[in-house]
Amino acid sequence: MSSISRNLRRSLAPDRLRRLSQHPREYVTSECHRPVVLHKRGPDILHDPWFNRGTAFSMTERDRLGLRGLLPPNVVSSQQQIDRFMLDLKRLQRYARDGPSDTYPLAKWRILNRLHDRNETMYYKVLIDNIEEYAPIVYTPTVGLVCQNYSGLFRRPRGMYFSAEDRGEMMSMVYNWPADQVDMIVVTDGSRILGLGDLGVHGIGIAIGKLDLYVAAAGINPQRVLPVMIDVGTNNEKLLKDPLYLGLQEHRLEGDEYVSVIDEFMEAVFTRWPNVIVQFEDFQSKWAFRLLQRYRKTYRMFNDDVQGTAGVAIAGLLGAVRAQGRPMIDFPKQRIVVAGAGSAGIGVVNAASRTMARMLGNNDVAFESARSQFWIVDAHGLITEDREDIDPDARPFARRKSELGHQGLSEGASLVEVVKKVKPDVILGLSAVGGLFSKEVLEALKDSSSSRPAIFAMSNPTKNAECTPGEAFSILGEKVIFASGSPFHDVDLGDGKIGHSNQGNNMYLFPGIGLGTLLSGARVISDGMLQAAAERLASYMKEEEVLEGIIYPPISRIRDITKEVAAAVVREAVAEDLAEGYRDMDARELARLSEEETNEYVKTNMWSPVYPTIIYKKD
Ligand SMILES: NC(=O)c1ccc[n+]([C@@H]2O[C@H](COP(=O)([O-])OP(=O)(O)OC[C@H]3O[C@@H](n4cnc5c(N)ncnc54)[C@H](O)[C@@H]3O)[C@@H](O)[C@H]2O)c1
Ligand SMILES: O=C(O)C[C@H](O)C(=O)O
Ligand SMILES: [Mg+2]
Repeated sequence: MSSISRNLRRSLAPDRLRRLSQHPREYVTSECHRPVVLHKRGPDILHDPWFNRGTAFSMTERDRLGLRGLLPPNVVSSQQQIDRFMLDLKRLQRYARDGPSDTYPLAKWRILNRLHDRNETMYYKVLIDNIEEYAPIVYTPTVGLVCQNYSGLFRRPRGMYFSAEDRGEMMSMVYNWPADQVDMIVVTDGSRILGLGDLGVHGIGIAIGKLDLYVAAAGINPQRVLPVMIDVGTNNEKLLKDPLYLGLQEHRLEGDEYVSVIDEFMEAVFTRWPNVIVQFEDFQSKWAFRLLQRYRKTYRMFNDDVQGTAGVAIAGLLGAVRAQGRPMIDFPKQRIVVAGAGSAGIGVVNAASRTMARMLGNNDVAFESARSQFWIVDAHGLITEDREDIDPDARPFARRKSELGHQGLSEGASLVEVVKKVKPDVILGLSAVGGLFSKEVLEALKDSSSSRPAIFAMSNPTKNAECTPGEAFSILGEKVIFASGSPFHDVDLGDGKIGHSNQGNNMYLFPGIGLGTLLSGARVISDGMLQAAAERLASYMKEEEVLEGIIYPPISRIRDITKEVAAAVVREAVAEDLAEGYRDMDARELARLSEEETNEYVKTNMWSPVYPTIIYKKD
């Protein structure tokens, strides 16, 4: 009972308290620490990455599980095991940061992937304990390189593949997956992987990388995650001709045919696992929005590129306001130029303008005022009402004719022209065009009306960043606030000064959104839950950090941030009456938890990489 806090004890009904004191593990222990009953022994266990412990199996375990003689005799501790592995990995010491240096990051990924294939507990321990070093390998930017080279790297399958050939079969094939419980699915159709375009079936790597962060940051049990690729073909001509390509070599399905495949997939997974959460990842924009609208009211799902990115951007934008020494409530005064009008760019403008409008009173005037703070530039220049065939998702943010004259701007104005005329506080890139924030654009930003202009070069992977921190600080000086989607090193500005390079990546939100949804038992993911997640991230940074230009936390704190974000999502789900509870924590009990207790509830339900006790039972 010792690990159940006093507050929690006070808040629980007597019958539940009694149960808890008799069976404290029911609440305080995530089930990863419970003994696992297996119906297999010997080599079958050594070949099962979920349960394999390798040379760390003790002698008594070796006897109980029929392993004696199948391993070298020296029993090592899990730490010695990791030390041995790290020695091998460190031979390839070189960061995957600051540019695409192909060989070493890929070699590191290979070594880590092999560990993932044979011992998951150890893999996640290595990842969690060294997240700063290996997130850039299993996630952005190296994961992009992995997807680009997937046919050569492919060894063992991971996750599930649903293809256009499987139409009519999905409801049964979903039962081929070995786990009876799945908490989190990340699904992609491979049509827009990072800023690398259509990578077809090889895009599965991004779903795997995102789920690695779900395990490492959110403590989702790795036996309950499922990466999914929906292969509806590819429009990548190179892959269509490549004899080594692993996917369907036909053009992508379009229109109703495409939607019916995704519908069938959603029905199948929610039939087998009614409580699963599905994260849509790296779908090309035209489908990202449509599928989100189609499913978000009926299924537990969200789109990370649209909604996760928006939340992370809002948190960063609020940080940039604070870094100017102004209160967050001044956010609606910021003038923001956004380069990129895809799922990510429009997602950000939509959510950021709603945040501004809420601060201004949430009425029509507030919305109009918020809208007028954004200038969106896409591949054809500034988007205005004069644009022919304007994308319906961008239409609400097209600059009005009436505004253009006095700003000296017109339809299709170039980014540099817009920056010169608008003198924005912020330029934010989600264009997938590396170097778009050219010297000219950065020079133009010198005339910003802000005391501390902010640059968000959010496109991934590294080579697609709109500019580097080195470029930003050298042109704009130490006052500029810089964030990028992929990691860069801080910049040494001389005289002991540092130009902070923040990583503005949706990884700071999606794990917490997923975990909070899971633990609240909310049936859908509301705008309020997403907003609560963003606000928690924004408030996570301390005043002195923000004033130094640090607007996002270092990735080494991602597990703590994720816990906080998840707790905020749980509380919001409760407040909106969406929470239905999780396992033996029902909605009523959830509603009674204080803030501190909610944090504790989240923390205790996070999986951590500890070898379970294995008990063998015959079938
Ligand atoms: N940091 C993050 O957390 C994060 C999250 C999501 C997406 N992203 C990145 O954002 C990028 C875009 O993603 P998306 O889904 O919106 O892609 P998309 O292809 O749908 O959109 C790209 C947009 O950029 C515009 N564009 C192209 N060339 C341009 C130019 N020269 N000037 C201005 N705009 C130009 C296009 O017209 C389009 O509107 C990708 O690189 C992706 O990796 C980053
Ligand atoms: O995957 C990332 O690193 C962020 C984002 O989801 C993207 O598509 O670029
Ligand atoms: Mg993405």
